[in-house]
Amino acid sequence: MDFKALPKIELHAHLSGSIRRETLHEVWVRKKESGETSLEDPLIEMPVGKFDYNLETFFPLFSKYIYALCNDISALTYTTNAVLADFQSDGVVYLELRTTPREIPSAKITKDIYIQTIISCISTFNTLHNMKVNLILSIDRRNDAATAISVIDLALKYRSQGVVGIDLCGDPAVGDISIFQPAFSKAKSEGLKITIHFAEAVQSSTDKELWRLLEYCPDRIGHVIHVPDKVKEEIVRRKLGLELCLSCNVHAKMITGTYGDHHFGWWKETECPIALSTDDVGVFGSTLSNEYALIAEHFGLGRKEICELARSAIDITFADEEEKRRLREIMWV
Ligand SMILES: CNc1ncnc2c1ncn2[C@@H]1O[C@H](COP(=O)(O)O)[C@@H](O)[C@H]1O
Repeated sequence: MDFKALPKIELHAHLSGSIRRETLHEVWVRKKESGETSLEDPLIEMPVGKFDYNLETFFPLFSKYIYALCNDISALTYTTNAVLADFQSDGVVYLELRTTPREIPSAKITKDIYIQTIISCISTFNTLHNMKVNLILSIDRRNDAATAISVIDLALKYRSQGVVGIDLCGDPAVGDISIFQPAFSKAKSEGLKITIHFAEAVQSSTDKELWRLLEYCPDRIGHVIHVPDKVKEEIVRRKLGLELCLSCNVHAKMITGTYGDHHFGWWKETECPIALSTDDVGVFGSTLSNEYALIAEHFGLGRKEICELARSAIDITFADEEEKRRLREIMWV
């Protein structure tokens, strides 16, 4: 089966984590030539073929390196356009990209300007290409309650320009998610869609945290790894949409074992729709077409089941009905 040609939906992709290291290298070369950076070459910092980032080494990669390189309008625009082009050339037909609003004082970039820059790339892309893109804004677990509310306000401000929902992400080892109740309550009452990183690591999988997150009424949940039985029952009862990321979980050793041991095998027997997703293709190196190939190989899925899996993401997109209709027409049966 040609997994690249298979029309696919990507619902869990972090913008900064989706930038290929070759793209980062191109940004670095330009900055190096103009004396704007003293950072190490991305191809040395993140050697080609190195994907074994774990949760301890993964998060600092952003705060200490990628953000320091993607720190002006030109780098943001260049890398965002490259990420969009990469997903399109992999056969993605609908993408929900997510990003954490970030201010960059050294370049006089406010969170507003950051979002406007990304939205401008997306809207130009949407007019020119078949792949349609919407944006999700992320709250980072390290944020305080006021920052979380400001993410909701930004999402509302830019809703008419393609912001469709809110995400909760960031290092699962840090933060107290109970402080985000007012933010999620506001998002919900304003009709924004909600997706949440859920039971991603043992530390973030206490009963207390998971039941609290379910109280925020997410429309989808991501990763869904260390889930106690009672919580699983509730997820299945709600038929929540699941964003499952195979290679990321294997490379980062977030699961025990390897591809065939992934919890995809358990969830696929439930009525929860699944959106197979890449998470951070720039870091973990596995494109969405490769994720489908891995699933087919390790779970013995044939063409019909793979097409059904790809289509099962349609109903859990945060897209409008017109876009869902388009997807039902173009996605393989
Ligand atoms: C293991 N998977 C993951 N779990 C939790 N959070 C993740 C993540 N992968 C990425 N991020 C979150 O996304 C940010 C980078 O993209 P943006 O700057 O927002 O575009 C990271 O800093 C982290 O907070």
